[in-house]
Amino acid sequence: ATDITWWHAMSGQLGETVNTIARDFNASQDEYKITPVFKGSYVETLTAGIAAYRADQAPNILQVADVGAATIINAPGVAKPVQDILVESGYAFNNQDYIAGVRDFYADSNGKMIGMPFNSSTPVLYYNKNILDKVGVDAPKTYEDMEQVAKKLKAQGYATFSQSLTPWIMFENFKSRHNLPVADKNNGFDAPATKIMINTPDMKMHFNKLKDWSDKGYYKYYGSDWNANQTPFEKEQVAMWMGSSGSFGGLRNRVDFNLGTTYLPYWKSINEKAGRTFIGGAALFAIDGKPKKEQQAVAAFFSFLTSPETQMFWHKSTGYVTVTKAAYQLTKQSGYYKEQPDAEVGIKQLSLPGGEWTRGYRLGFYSQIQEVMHREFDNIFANRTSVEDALNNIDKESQVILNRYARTVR
Ligand SMILES: O=P(O)(O)OC[C@H](O)CO
Repeated sequence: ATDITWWHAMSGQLGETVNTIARDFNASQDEYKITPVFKGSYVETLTAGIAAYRADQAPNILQVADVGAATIINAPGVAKPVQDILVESGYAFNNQDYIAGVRDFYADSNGKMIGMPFNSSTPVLYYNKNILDKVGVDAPKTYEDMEQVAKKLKAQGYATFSQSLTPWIMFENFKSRHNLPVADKNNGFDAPATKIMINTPDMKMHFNKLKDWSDKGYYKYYGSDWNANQTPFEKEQVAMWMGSSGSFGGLRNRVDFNLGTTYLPYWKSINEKAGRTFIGGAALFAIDGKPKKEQQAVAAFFSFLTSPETQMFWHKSTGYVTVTKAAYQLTKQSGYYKEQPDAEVGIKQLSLPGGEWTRGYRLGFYSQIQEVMHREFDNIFANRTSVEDALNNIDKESQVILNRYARTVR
């Protein structure tokens, strides 16, 4: 058999599901064998992939998150476009088979799909039905509702909500939900962006509200670590948590309370017709320059991975959305959403009406910008910086980072 390797960042229950998919692929035929290798966080996996590429030891398939999409898509010759690898190996490919939000994010500026969307997620609002029922409130649809719900929860001694990955939820997807731009140059799709839209009236209002809610004990900011924000929800220390739809499978198995899931809140005062969020999670990139037989193995695996059956298995096990329309239909027909309507929330949110600014973003060195955001958000909630100064600092530092990136792609 021809051996290929797949470097990924899926830990815990997600990693186990990845291993099952690889085992099923290997058992389904005897020409190719794939070996998945866990390489750490998304950033660690990308860093390892870049180092290995430079040393001519790259894996055949590298998982790269939304944050790193610009880095790999704009690096000439590194990734072989997924649609080329499939077609050259004799598989049919039609990007219209993929759901819209998924199709756009990992495509080049002409719409050609470069990465194979794999674990596609979107941020949603999880809530503790027991606590909300006890207090007699519904899960909030808007941040205006959230403020009212927070008062009632606080009166009964409950903190309202926390969220993981603040830049993802409170900046990138906040912008998409309200159909506002993330960056200039058409969110970075037309040319390297020079400015992100962080120092704007909507961000100032939102972060001032979050700070006010934090001071009142409604909102809990637990820093930049993902789990530090998710765990208090699991331990019923906060009533709600904003996190990834891809966390649904794990959460459902772990919590002792009735778990509810609904759309990410929005400000009615900013956009009454809030729409779809961005696709998050990651895509799989086929590293170019490998022997033809290995490229064929990658194509065979991608074909297996995107089959409706494999997609449905991945979706039901994890909460990451199905990336193709056929897989979504198959899942509906299976009756899964009748049993578990909460499992459909992510894909339904991604299918809400879109607008000019809901296609995604393409920002180079964006993980460095997220680090600046984390530092400044920490400063806001630790009373070290005002919201205005923090957003101003992010604005200035991100411009330096974006300009440095622009020089690398000229
Ligand atoms: O936790 P995930 O895999 O849904 O990813 C969340 C973000 O998109 C990562 O950048």
